[in-house]
Amino acid sequence: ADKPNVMILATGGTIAGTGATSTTTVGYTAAKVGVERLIEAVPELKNVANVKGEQVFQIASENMTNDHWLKLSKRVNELLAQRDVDGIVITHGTDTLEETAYFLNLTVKSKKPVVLVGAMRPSTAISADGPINLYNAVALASSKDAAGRGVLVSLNDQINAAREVTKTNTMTTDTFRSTDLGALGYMVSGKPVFYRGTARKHTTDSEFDISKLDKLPAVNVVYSYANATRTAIDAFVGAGDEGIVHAGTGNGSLSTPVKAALTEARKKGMIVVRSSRTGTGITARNGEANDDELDFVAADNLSPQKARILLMLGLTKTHDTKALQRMFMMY
Ligand SMILES: NC(=O)C[C@H](N)C(=O)O
Repeated sequence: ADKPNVMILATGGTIAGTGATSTTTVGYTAAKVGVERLIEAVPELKNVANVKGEQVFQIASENMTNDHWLKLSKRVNELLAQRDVDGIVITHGTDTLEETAYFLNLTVKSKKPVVLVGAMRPSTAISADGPINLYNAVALASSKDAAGRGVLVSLNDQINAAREVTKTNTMTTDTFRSTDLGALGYMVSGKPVFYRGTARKHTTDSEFDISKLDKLPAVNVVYSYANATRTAIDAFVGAGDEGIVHAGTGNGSLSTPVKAALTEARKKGMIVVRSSRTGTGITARNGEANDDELDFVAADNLSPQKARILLMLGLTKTHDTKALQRMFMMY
């Protein structure tokens, strides 16, 4: 009775996946097993918390949408406002887990722990990573040490910050890494050990409020490479998108046709964010392009997929590029 109350919100993914045999680790079906079965598979959970499960969605995370995020964030806020909920664990597919984590990092209005967890092997596999990951996530969400640190991601005995973590490997269980800045800490026999915190604003310090929104602004990502044409950019402009994130080469450099297309897009009112496809480092303002002149926004060290989330939330408040740039230096 004196244990913390942790809600497990299940959304699907490989952690809830099943394969044809115990050695099937690719080519399995995601999002098959319900939250009650996930909890039953780890009886040790009751040693650390009073857990309750809720099946919010049952999808593979490549099918996650803005609508799912709005619904999930509202539910998390509703639950964390209750006195009898001390922390939340969200089971999630790994493919877009970092995006959901960052969206929640900016829209959850509570200091109580929120931990996202997934697995790389389906629940039916030999040495499935789901059960130990779920145990660690519940232990982390039960810990007072995890409070006020923003949304956390825990797999493979590590704790990472939502803003900083990314999936780095298509197959292996050590796939989640904060490649630029490193992990926040480790889980050791069910206890978190923290070494640092994220310096950027999140949760209760965030200015974004989605409680009254049922839709987010249309923002897409366009990827650059040698010989890239402007066709995709023009298509997004034609579709009426409010913003675009350019996953640029190097330090967000713009090829001649891409620069021309983005310049025209901006003149038509679209907000342009320059980011990098490299995966680490800062896309510096006024570096590879003159953002002041072009009226573009630089993504700082956010990945293109996370820059998209911040731009969508930013556009719910302003279309002023200076204000948006300030947000990219803050969150
Ligand atoms: N490992 C996984 O969870 C991958 C799966 N495609 C998902 O994201 O739902």
